[in-house]
Amino acid sequence: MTGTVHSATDIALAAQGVRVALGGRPVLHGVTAALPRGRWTCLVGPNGAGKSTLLKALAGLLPLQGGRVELLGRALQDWPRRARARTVAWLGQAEPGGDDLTAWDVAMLGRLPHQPWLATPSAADRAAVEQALRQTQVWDWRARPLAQLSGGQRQRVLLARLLAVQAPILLMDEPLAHLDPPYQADWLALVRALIRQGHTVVTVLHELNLALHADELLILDAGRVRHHGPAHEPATHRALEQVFDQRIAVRPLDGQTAVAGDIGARWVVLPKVPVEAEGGMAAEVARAHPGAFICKEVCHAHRTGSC
Ligand SMILES: Nc1ncnc2c1ncn2[C@@H]1O[C@H](COP(=O)(O)OP(=O)(O)OP(=O)(O)O)[C@@H](O)[C@H]1O
Repeated sequence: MTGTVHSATDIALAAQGVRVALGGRPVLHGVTAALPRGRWTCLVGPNGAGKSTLLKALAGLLPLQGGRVELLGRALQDWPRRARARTVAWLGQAEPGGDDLTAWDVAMLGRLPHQPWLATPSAADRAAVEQALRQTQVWDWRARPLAQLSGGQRQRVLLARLLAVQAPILLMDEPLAHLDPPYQADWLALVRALIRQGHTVVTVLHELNLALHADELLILDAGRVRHHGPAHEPATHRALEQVFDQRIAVRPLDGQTAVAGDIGARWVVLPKVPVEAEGGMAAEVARAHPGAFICKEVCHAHRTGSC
């Protein structure tokens, strides 16, 4: 594993030898990682690598079998619950429930850590909720129950709940679920804006072409950290290829970095390179983008040496 050097005060969240078991089976085998403040770190790796489990452990949502998690230099369990809830906002994967609540009410749940017990929402709470619903473009449906929203609309309401917390640290597990490409682009712009404002963002993303927009990648495999480094560094790209058994490739394309492989081609330009696309899309892509590298397994042009 390689690492980026930070001083302790730069660290938003730190895992030190974190071990977690689920259903009696060890899942995280002593994970150590320091996630810097004011940066976007993306957890990536193959299915079952332990990404969601680590994100939950960082959020204090799972009991640890060993090791510890520190939030801003202080052990997680030493934080008063409400102070912690104001500091770290959480968006889980495919969160169930809340179907009868309106979008407004769901977003208002994000304000609970700020509200005295049984208090009615303050003007500041209402302003934070309105801002969050507008940021995620669900303001017009604020009176609609969650059950009457599509998967993508619902996901944007949950994102609004996360933003309404106004926490300095935001953790998101698969935040792009159900979002169509324009809203994925909006989400990316939102994250970059949050980073510019000094927030820390930690995500789990399967879409590697979006993950490459992060500041840092924490690459997991089989419950262990395989690499931690800047998303733009070639060493990080090689580590990424390695954990996916070389079935993907990370290469420059049109002045950006793109992942090609049977997980899908560059998301902005290329929808998907069809298998056995003889004389078809793969070959056209290779001609149009000489810098493009299309996965060996899906690119006929590559196999025939014309890619
Ligand atoms: N409730 C559970 N009981 C037992 N094992 C579990 C449970 N939840 C997850 N696991 C196992 O823990 C491992 C890590 O799961 P986790 O969801 O953290 O992986 P992930 O990297 O997020 O995967 P994915 O990319 O598929 O979402 C997997 O092998 C999974 O089968």
